[in-house]
Amino acid sequence: MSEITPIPKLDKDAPVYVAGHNGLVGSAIWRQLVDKRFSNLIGRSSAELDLTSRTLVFDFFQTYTPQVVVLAAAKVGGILANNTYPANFLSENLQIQTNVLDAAVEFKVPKLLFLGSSCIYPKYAEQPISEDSLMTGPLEPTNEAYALAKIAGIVHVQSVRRQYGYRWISAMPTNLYGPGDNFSLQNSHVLPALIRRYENAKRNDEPVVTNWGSGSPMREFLHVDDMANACLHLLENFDRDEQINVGTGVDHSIKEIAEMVADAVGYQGSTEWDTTKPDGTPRKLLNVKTLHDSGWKHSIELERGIDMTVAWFRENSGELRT
Ligand SMILES: NC(=O)C1=CN([C@@H]2O[C@H](COP(=O)(O)OP(=O)(O)OC[C@H]3O[C@@H](n4cnc5c(N)ncnc54)[C@H](OP(=O)(O)O)[C@@H]3O)[C@@H](O)[C@H]2O)C=CC1
Ligand SMILES: C[C@H]1O[C@H](OP(=O)(O)OP(=O)(O)OC[C@H]2O[C@@H](n3cnc4c(=O)[nH]c(N)nc43)[C@H](O)[C@@H]2O)[C@@H](O)[C@@H](O)C1=O
Repeated sequence: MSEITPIPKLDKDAPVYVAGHNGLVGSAIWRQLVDKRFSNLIGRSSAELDLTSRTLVFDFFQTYTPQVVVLAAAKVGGILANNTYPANFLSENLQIQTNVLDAAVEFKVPKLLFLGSSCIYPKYAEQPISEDSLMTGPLEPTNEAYALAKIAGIVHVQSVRRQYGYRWISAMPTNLYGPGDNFSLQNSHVLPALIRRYENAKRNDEPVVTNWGSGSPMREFLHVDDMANACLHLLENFDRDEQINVGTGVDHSIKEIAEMVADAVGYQGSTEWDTTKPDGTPRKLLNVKTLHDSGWKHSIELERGIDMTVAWFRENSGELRT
């Protein structure tokens, strides 16, 4: 494993392709690149460029020859979506990442960031989970298919580094939330689902809200603006074969999260738990020592991040992704 070494700053006039620039993470990265005055940003919606099409992806890379690629396009969803559509999560993610990484090799992209997820680690990994826990035990069944696609992505990036010497890297975010998230009640992650559910219950004077599972699982949350900031930091400050964890190092039970959201929206009713819905992994707190050692730490604490996201939801609830 190579050491963390200073690496060249990103060229602000070079073509930078953000795959998935309309999504939660991609849009946050795009906003920060615009703020930092990157002048040559390239983004395509899935309708404009379906990344599962190898031919379209190779044509796109040949035409635009990006010098930096951030791969934030993926099939993404919460616990129920992952558990219900595992074949889609495996197949679409393998296709998207294989096409983009292969095209990036073919057209000699020197710098690329691949995004995975904390669910790549074993279900019962020692907590907090360090990077070297990868592939040391069985995965959580509700997201095994998605996790295996992401693990293949990590190994793909490592293989390109070994075979071609490009300074590609992989980052593994914890659970993310923030503006532009998917607030679908069925397919989203827990935080956007809770914001929508408690806000609807408050608006409609409903006396009881019912959430999924037992409420006892522990989860760690990072605001997507912090995530985007970490991605840009890592592109300029991290250059190792091994994937790097991106999180806060702090977690809470889902029950605590539900109380925080209820408080943030001002809901006064009671909460029940539907234990026919899956809990998923009991805990997946990331060890963020490597990240902190690289010189980056989050700045948006969870209570403030939830308040910001509730405000965003209220302003944008007419135009939500579902
Ligand atoms: N959200 C989270 O809590 C976490 C996310 N991650 C990772 O971060 C990355 C980004 O996730 P996030 O932003 O939340 O996901 P989103 O669902 O918000 O965004 C994903 C984006 O991918 C694009 N996309 C999906 N399929 C295709 C396709 N076939 N062709 C082209 N584009 C496609 C979509 O484009 P369009 O909108 O144009 O359809 C969408 O904007 C993923 O790799 C995910 O695994 C990791 C850990 C946690
Ligand atoms: C980012 C991550 O996201 C997924 O894994 P997860 O962490 O289990 O994510 P989740 O946000 O969906 O659930 C967290 C917890 O919250 C509980 N919960 C309560 N009420 C609701 C609810 O209304 N919706 C949801 N989704 N969960 C709820 C739920 O039962 C669970 O105990 C995978 O896609 C995985 O692949 C991945 O990478």
